This record gives sequence, structure tokens and C-alpha cells, in this order.
Amino acid sequence: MSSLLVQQRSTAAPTSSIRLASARRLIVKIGSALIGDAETGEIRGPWLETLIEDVVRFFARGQQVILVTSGAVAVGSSHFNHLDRSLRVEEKKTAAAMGQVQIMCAYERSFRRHGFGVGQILLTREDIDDQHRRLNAASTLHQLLKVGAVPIINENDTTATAEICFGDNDRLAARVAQLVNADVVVLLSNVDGLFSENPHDNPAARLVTQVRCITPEIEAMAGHSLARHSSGGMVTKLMAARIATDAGCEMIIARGDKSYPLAAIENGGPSTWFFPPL
Ligand SMILES: Nc1ncnc2c1ncn2[C@@H]1O[C@H](COP(=O)(O)OP(=O)(O)O)[C@@H](O)[C@H]1O
Ligand SMILES: N[C@@H](CCC(=O)OP(=O)(O)O)C(=O)O
Repeated sequence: MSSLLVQQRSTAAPTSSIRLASARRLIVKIGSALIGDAETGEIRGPWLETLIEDVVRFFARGQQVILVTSGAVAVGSSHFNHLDRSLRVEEKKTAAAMGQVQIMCAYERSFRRHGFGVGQILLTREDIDDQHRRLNAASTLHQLLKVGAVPIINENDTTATAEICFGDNDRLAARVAQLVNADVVVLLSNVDGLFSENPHDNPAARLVTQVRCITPEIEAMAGHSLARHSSGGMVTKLMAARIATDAGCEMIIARGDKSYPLAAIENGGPSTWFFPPL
């Protein structure tokens, strides 16, 4: 791998802090494994509270944050624990319908403690592809921010079919960034960032800290996910990076499962930054 692509963690620290603090509008995407406990599917309430404290701190500095959250299926699947097999499509949709209420209640309760309201927006790819629907979604997002409410987006898993679904919230987050001219997309995941190969397959894989061009060499590093309720692995994260950076937006992949995940990035924790083409 080119040495240009792999840089030391220490050089990223001040940059991450300044870059995140100077973003006017950020999209923060939360992967399924962060919000729902992998075993029980229960919402990781104490962790969520620390994420919300991070987000509230960003708003206090005059920044705007839009959340894109996964986890409806992971959390709602606990209602199907009696089935000793993976869920069928219609069961997943049902799990999503139930889990979505649970995760939104948790977000709402947590933000309310800090004096913030929330607004739920459920989208499919059609909603973003169609100009009228896209403009309606954008208008609602802007209005929510205007009244000081935090927009919380997920894919509309109930109505999405194979033809019209994103299937993963990585690309949805990037398309939302494009829609609202965000400066940075943060994908909070279960790994430190993009590695030279899947670190679960090879513990010696190296973290790529900066990507300035998504070359075939970079694409070849990305594999799929083994996690039960996750969708795209690194493959869809790279697709998201292409969408975001082509729209002039920076993108970060970082591990989000520890407390205060955004502060961790600002403090120079490991991550991969993708930059728009020069
Ligand atoms: N090159 C790679 N670098 C890092 N992770 C990789 C890579 N290739 C595949 N993966 C897998 O992608 C997973 C992250 O994607 P995913 O499980 O879909 O997360 P999320 O639920 O946050 O979207 C990692 O846990 C890892 O198993
Ligand atoms: N819309 C689905 C999320 C699908 C998805 O992208 O999951 P993930 O790969 O964990 O971000 C849900 O809420 O369960």
C-alpha cells in the first residue's frame, strides 16, 4: 500500500479537532451495532446518552447536526427471539416497525433532557431520487433545524422494496449530506475506520487514516460485514464516501461504540478521513 495512504495517528489529532469544530453542518450516522446490544437487542441507553451529550455540545457551538440512525431491525428483532432462525423479509419489516418506535423514544427522551425536540424522517431511495419528494424532505430538514429540533433519519424499512431501497444507511447518510450541503459526514461504526483488509480476518491489517482519492486499490480493501443486523460493511461506506466527497463534503469513518464517540474523534482517536477531490 502506498505510504501516502497510511499516516500516523498522532498527525491526525489536531486536524480532526479543528475540522470537526469548524464544520457548519454535520451528518452523524449511527450503525446498528452501536445502538442495539448485539445479544439482547436492547437499546444501549447509557452509551446513547453520551452520544447525545456530544451532539448537544456541537449545537451549543453553533453547529447543526442531523442524525441518520440504523438499529430499528436490530432492536425490534427481540420481539422474534422465539424463532430460532434468521428473519424473513416480512418479519424484518415488522421488527423495523416496532424497533423504530423504541429507538425514537430513546432519542426523544435523551434530547428532551437537554431541552431539544426531535423530528423523525423516514426515507426511501425514491424519496431522494424524485425531485419533488427530495425538495419536500430538504424543506422539512431545514425547518426542523430552524426551530431547534434535531432531525433523525432512517430508511423507511416498511415500504422499501428491493428496487427502491438504499439497503444501507451509509449511502442514505451521504445522500442526505448532498441534499443539505453538509460539510462533514461521520459514520460511527464498529471498527476504527478503513483497514488495508478486514481486521476481523487479519489482525495485522493497517488503518488507512486519510483517503484523497478512492482508487481501485482502496476499493479492493473493502469487504462486507459479518455483524448480524448490519448491512453493507466497508463496501457501502466507500460508496457513501464517493457520494459525499463528489458533493464537496468530507467523510469520516470511526469506531463509535465507546462513550462520547464524537469527542473521541476530536481528541485524535483513530479514524479514516475522506477528502473531496481537489
Ligand atoms: N477493509 C475493511 N476495513 C474495516 N472493516 C472492514 C473492512 N472490510 C470489511 N469490513 C467489515 O465492515 C464492518 C463494518 O461495517 P458494518 O458492520 O456494516 O457496520 P455498521 O453497522 O456500522 O454500518 C467491520 O466490522 C468489518 O467486519
Ligand atoms: N434501516 C435499517 C438499518 C440498515 C443499515 O444500514 O444498518 P447498518 O449497516 O448497521 O448501518 C435499520 O434501522 O435496522
